[in-house]
Amino acid sequence: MATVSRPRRSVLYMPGSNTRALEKAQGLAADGLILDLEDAVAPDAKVEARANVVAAAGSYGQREVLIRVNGLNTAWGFEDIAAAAGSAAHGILLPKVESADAVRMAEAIMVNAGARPDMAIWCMMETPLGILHAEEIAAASPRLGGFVMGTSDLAKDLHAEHTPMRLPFVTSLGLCMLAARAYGLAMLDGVYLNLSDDEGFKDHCRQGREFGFDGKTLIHPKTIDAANEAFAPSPAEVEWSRKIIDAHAAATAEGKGVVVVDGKLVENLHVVNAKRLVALADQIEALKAAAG
Ligand SMILES: CC(C)(COP(=O)(O)OP(=O)(O)OC[C@H]1O[C@@H](n2cnc3c(N)ncnc32)[C@H](O)[C@@H]1OP(=O)(O)O)[C@@H](O)C(=O)NCCC(=O)NCCSC(=O)C[C@H](O)C(=O)O
Ligand SMILES: [Mg+2]
Repeated sequence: MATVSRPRRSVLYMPGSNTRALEKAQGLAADGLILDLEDAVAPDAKVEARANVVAAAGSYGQREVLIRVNGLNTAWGFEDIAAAAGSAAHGILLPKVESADAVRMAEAIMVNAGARPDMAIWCMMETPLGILHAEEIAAASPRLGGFVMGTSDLAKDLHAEHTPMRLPFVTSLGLCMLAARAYGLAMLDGVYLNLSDDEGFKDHCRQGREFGFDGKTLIHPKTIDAANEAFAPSPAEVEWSRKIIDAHAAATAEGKGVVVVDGKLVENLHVVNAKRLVALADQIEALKAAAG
């Protein structure tokens, strides 16, 4: 499994053709970056963008770096994958994935181009067929790192509307979430397109966290802090988690399987989740320390 446990609260897209954005991202507090060769790059700029992102991929310190390539049904897909495979990126993000075969084809190109064994494959989940095949895609390769929801393309194909509660997307998000978690993959929510609606963005982040997403994909640096806050365990959650871990350990030492803490029943399953949250909080602190 290529998925490494790490914070992925905020993952910022930037067009590979925008050298100012590629440079600016070196100083941004996003947990991850998607250097885009696909939809954000005009056809005439694709080849230059490919060179830009390969050159830039190793310059982002602790941040996780993915290169989003063009599809294999385009003039650029094959060369994008081969070039990204030789870069310092942590992974390659495939657009509009609809089958396990699509993943395996990309993997064969990566391997042939000399990709490191730990280079991950991530999949954009953004077409009806892709969503229906979420499980076979999740299981397609040990290199699978995670799913990124492409809610803009999905809205187009479903003829759906973006609404505050996102009811038109619940089935698609849920199917992908089930497949991702069943196969131990990371899960990133789609972008919020209205850059002038800060409250709407925060609501989407809150809802994304309730769904179980690890974080949100972003299109502008101004949204990084809100995403980082929304997808991090709050101080109260960390405090509660540490409390029940200690209480359960003490109960276990006395031969008990359950314990009541502040009136709430605590079993091992709660401790497993509490340990995940504490580990995430520790990783976030470590990232902050590394950033200085
Ligand atoms: C949306 C933008 C085009 C706005 O750009 P701009 O007008 O330059 O914004 P600002 O003037 O407010 O920028 C302020 C500074 O921040 C830098 N900046 C802006 N955006 C980024 C970014 N994404 N990454 C890094 N840095 C960024 C500017 O350079 C300014 O810096 P400075 O010079 O120091 O002042 C732009 O934000 C943008 O292009 N965003 C990304 C769009 C994108 O990548 N879209 C594709 C991904 S979304 C998608 O495909 C969805 C999915 O597939 C689906 O189907 O759902
Ligand atoms: Mg898309």
